[in-house]
Amino acid sequence: MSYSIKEVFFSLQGEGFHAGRPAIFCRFSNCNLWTGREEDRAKAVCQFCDTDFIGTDGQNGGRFKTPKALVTHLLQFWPSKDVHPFVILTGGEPLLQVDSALIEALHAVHFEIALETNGTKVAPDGIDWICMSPKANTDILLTKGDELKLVYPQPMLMPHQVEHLEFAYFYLQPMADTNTNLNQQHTQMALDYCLKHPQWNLSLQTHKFLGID
Ligand SMILES: C[S@@+](CC[C@H](N)C(=O)[O-])C[C@H]1O[C@@H](n2cnc3c(N)ncnc32)[C@H](O)[C@@H]1O
Ligand SMILES: Nc1nc2[nH]cc(C(=O)O)c2c(=O)[nH]1
Ligand code: SF4
Ligand SMILES: [Mg+2]
Repeated sequence: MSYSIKEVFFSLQGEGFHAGRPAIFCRFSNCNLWTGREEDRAKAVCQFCDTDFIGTDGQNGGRFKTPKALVTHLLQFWPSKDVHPFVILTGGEPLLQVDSALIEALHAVHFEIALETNGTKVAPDGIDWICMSPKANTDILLTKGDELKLVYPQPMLMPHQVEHLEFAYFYLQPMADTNTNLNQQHTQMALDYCLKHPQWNLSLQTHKFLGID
């Protein structure tokens, strides 16, 4: 198995439970819910994606032939010898490529591993933190984990439809749009929902207003 990686960067987790925590981001190429091409967006299952995940041409991206080659590449972005490294596997959809061999190779050099996934694939064992972000009109196969982060509003996937799943924390993340008026409306709607339904917490995409990756 080789791995196609769009980009790798060191930043702060911007969203959800670990917001503010330094992490290496490993963005896998490709997704099963959108081709990533603008001309296909309107017919995609997931139409609101804010991410470029096509190809391997991003910062520090590339093709890695073995788990070890990818792990060695990732490790160079961690700035400390004293604090164990933290990686966020994202994409695109990382579970199209993440396998047990990669999880073992990451753990062998003491990585703590977090995952951002759309929940349409099952995850290999051993991932330390699973954040599942369900999408309307998909079959959710990954029904257990640490954090469920629902982009809101999705009229065809309301919070009550996923709030019974086995996750420790539930977040609503306002849907970001290129239209800033809509952004404000979505944030207000998510905030109102959390105040009425306190199982839900608000997740803001803090990296966007901090102006970091
Ligand atoms: C780009 S996705 C990659 C991981 C995986 N494919 C997924 O959807 O969870 C990373 C996170 O960004 C969220 N996201 C994508 N587009 C968004 C948008 N327009 N507004 C808010 N969150 C968004 C996703 O729901 C997910 O939680
Ligand atoms: N800072 C920062 N935090 C993030 N959390 C999830 C992200 C993602 O695209 O998966 C992301 C991202 O792209 N940047
Ligand atoms: S599932 Fe994730 S990566 Fe795929 S299009 Fe949707 S938000 Fe983007
Ligand atoms: Mg992002």
